[in-house]
Amino acid sequence: MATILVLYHSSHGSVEAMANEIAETLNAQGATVRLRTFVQRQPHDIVVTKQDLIECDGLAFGTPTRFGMMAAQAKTFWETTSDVWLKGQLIDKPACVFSSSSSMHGGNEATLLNLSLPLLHHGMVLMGVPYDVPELLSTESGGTPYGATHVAGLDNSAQLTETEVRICRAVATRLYTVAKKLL
Ligand SMILES: Cc1cc2nc3c(=O)[nH]c(=O)nc-3n(C[C@H](O)[C@H](O)[C@H](O)COP(=O)(O)O)c2cc1C
Repeated sequence: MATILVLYHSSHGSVEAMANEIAETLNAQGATVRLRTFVQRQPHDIVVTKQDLIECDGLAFGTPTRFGMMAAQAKTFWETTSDVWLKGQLIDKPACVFSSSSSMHGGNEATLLNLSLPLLHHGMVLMGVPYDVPELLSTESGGTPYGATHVAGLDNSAQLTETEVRICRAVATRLYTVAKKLL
């Protein structure tokens, strides 16, 4: 059994909905899941510690798209992890990234690449979404080869589509499969 850290920030609930889909898929497959946020926004939030990173066997990391980049709350946390980086404690752990944006072409792919950068610096094994996930070709909203995305609309009212949910489930399944192989 592998421990997967699902680590996210969400202000309006879209990234949280994606994190919950990923966590539920992992739970259903028998993973030990740690669902963590960067800051305490809601009573049920559990704020991440560096120990969560060190102890996980795989990471799913998501934030909203903020001007084509990760949310500041996440960047602030990653900037506290240089001791973990110096010790190489995340090297060879598999990881994937996910994001939500207001608009379809508003920079969510750029954000996924931005989310990937600290993970690559830490030596993690970055995983995208392969094209054997058929929804990648049929989606009319979120879903990219760099990771799962959701298009929330200007008022954040759009729920995850069935296609977006399936892509979240596919990345969670792939992450857990690879994490177990790398144990
Ligand atoms: C400061 C700020 C910057 C944003 N930048 C973008 C952007 O570049 N492109 C975009 O499509 N949406 C942008 N948004 C909208 C969020 O990405 C969008 O509302 C997202 O779905 C929120 O996710 P959440 O519900 O998990 O908070 C921005 C929102 C804020 C507050």
